[in-house]
Amino acid sequence: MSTVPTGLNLVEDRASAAAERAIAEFRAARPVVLCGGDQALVAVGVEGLEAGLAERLDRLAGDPARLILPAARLRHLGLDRLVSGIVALPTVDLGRIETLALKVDARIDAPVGPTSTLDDVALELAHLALVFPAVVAVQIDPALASDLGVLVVDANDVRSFKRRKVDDLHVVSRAPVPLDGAPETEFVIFRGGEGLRDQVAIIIGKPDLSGVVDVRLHSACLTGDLFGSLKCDCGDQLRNTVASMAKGQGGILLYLDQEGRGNGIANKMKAYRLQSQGYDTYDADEVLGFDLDQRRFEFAAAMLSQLGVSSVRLITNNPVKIAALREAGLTVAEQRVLGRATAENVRYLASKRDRAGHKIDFDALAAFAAPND
Ligand SMILES: Nc1nc2c(ncn2[C@@H]2O[C@H](COP(=O)(O)OP(=O)(O)OP(=O)(O)O)[C@@H](O)[C@H]2O)c(=O)[nH]1
Ligand SMILES: [Zn+2]
Repeated sequence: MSTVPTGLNLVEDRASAAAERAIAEFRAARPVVLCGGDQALVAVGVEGLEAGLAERLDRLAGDPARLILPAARLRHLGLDRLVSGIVALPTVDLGRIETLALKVDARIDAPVGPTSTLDDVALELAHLALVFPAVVAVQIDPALASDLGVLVVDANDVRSFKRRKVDDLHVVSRAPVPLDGAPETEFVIFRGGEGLRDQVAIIIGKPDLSGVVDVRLHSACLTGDLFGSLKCDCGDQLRNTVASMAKGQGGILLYLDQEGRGNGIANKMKAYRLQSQGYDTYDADEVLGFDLDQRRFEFAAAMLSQLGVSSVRLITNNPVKIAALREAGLTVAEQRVLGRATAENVRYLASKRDRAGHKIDFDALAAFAAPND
């Protein structure tokens, strides 16, 4: 039988491994213990909280448990607030938690305190795990952390996770995939970056990578890209971009795992449900506790750099994408993207223009839809 040398650890990047395990636990609705300094916090997403766990957390709580809520949710509850906060939970009362975290017509019912670093890391974990952004937490004696049967993780490993993922980004495979209307296309698959899956660069035609390359950063939209949802313009933008790159000098489309502006498909559907009750796209997200846009694009810039691109003509109406690539050191010229205006998406497009500064030109959209009129 072989023996294990003292100190041998088969996982090289222990910090990333710890964060990825914590993300998996949170997604599976199980609590984790976050440790930092001389503090420890048991944290669980509100979606994962059922009566049995609530009762066990109650038995654990020396200090009162707390509900950690993001700034957007606190604003919806009636506070003028730009940072996250905590509400004390004298008992882990599922009804009250559901009201404060999820109900549309709820109002704040108790004082809101400042979050600790560990509280903010717990919210970051919910964000990374693409679960609902509200967390129930109980402060515990760090000496007890390993006795609870849950994963114990260093909060710093979670906090630095996104940065490390960008540094880790690497190509795992690539192959030609001829597309309808763009027969000379190659898919290049990257692992790392944001999101929970792989990121995809689609190289259309043979762009001159040493010159100015036509590039689109396209955030995943299952409903629009694949099923032609009328609620947004994503599917049309995707296909129009591929077609125009194939007809022109070629280009690169980055298909990014950022469904629902980075909130995940489940939270996007919660937002769509609110939109069907009258909220616009940003207000619906705010009711749920999300700020205007959760996406970051540093890893998209890193993908382009790894492909050898340093100068782009960025096909977008979104000023944040332009700023992010410039910030990352790329030279960026701008090109507007056209989708399709429908009765169902016109409010969505107007909100993007009026509230997030997207450069959407309705006259150009109309002319594009009916070129012969
Ligand atoms: N949260 C939320 N996400 C939405 C909604 N409608 C569409 N999305 C998501 O919004 C994102 C749109 O991404 P992009 O196509 O890259 O577009 P953009 O940021 O609007 O910028 P452009 O480059 O100008 O198209 C996708 O991730 C969609 O899934 C919505 O109502 N709520
Ligand atoms: Zn869409």
